[in-house]
Amino acid sequence: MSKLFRAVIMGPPGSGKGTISERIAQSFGLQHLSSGDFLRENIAANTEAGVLAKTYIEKRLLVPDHVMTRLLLPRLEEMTRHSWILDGFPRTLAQAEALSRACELDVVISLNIPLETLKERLRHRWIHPASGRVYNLCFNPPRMQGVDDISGEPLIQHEDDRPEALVARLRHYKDVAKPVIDLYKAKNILHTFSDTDTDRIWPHISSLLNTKIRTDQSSAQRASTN
Ligand SMILES: Nc1ccn([C@H]2C[C@H](O)[C@@H](COP(=O)(O)OP(=O)(O)OP(=O)(O)O)O2)c(=O)n1
Ligand SMILES: Nc1nc2c(ncn2[C@@H]2O[C@H](COP(=O)(O)OP(=O)(O)O)[C@@H](O)[C@H]2O)c(=O)[nH]1
Repeated sequence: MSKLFRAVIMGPPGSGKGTISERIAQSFGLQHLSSGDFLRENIAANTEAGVLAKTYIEKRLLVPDHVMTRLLLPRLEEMTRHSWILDGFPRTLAQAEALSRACELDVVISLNIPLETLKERLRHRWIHPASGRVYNLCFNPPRMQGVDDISGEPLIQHEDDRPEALVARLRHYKDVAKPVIDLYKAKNILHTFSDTDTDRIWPHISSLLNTKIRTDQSSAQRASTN
């Protein structure tokens, strides 16, 4: 069996983590694990962690590390047969350290997108809250304005996506992410991509993953034939 591949994608709100993770899932067969989706599922199912997480999200606070790790790590431990890309976790150094204890990452992708671009994207971001599906009126519009393509239900915009809220969110992201980025840099697994367009970043990410996944698979094959 080929070696399993573990990747993390990081970046500020609106940097394209969800969009790029979906492309990676489709092109490379990795499972896209979104911490936002896990949270929404747990909130909908009224699990203990979900009920707790909801109290923070409603106040627009980040969910504490122990709640996030309690929620995420068991799910990752179940994924013993799948390669995955994790989006939205870890956000803090404590989460990154907990993840390091649970598994070894192959690649961390960090997206570095100019503030003006983030503002513009989030102004046009519409989501389907039940599924977490994300649209953008310019980049990937829904077939019918204001309506989810699959369920036909209405789309909403996040209060947090207003340009005025973004500057504070971004400052917070930078403070919290810096030690996480430094940790992955020190481990030599960090790959940073800077551009204004997902379509220009994508070929670089695709060729990085092509190299990494192929190299890993051929060394796993060599190991199994030796
Ligand atoms: N490690 C994490 C991941 C998420 N959340 C919270 C922040 C959001 O309020 C909510 C939903 O997460 P999403 O990643 O879906 O949120 P967004 O789509 O808004 O993410 P981003 O801010 O990166 O665009 O969960 C958290 O506290 N800690
Ligand atoms: N205009 C434009 N919008 C993009 C691009 N890439 C992603 N988006 C949109 O920007 C918004 C933020 O992307 P998303 O993947 O949700 O980012 P995340 O918050 O990091 O997960 C969404 O509405 C996307 O559809 C791009 O290259 N150009």
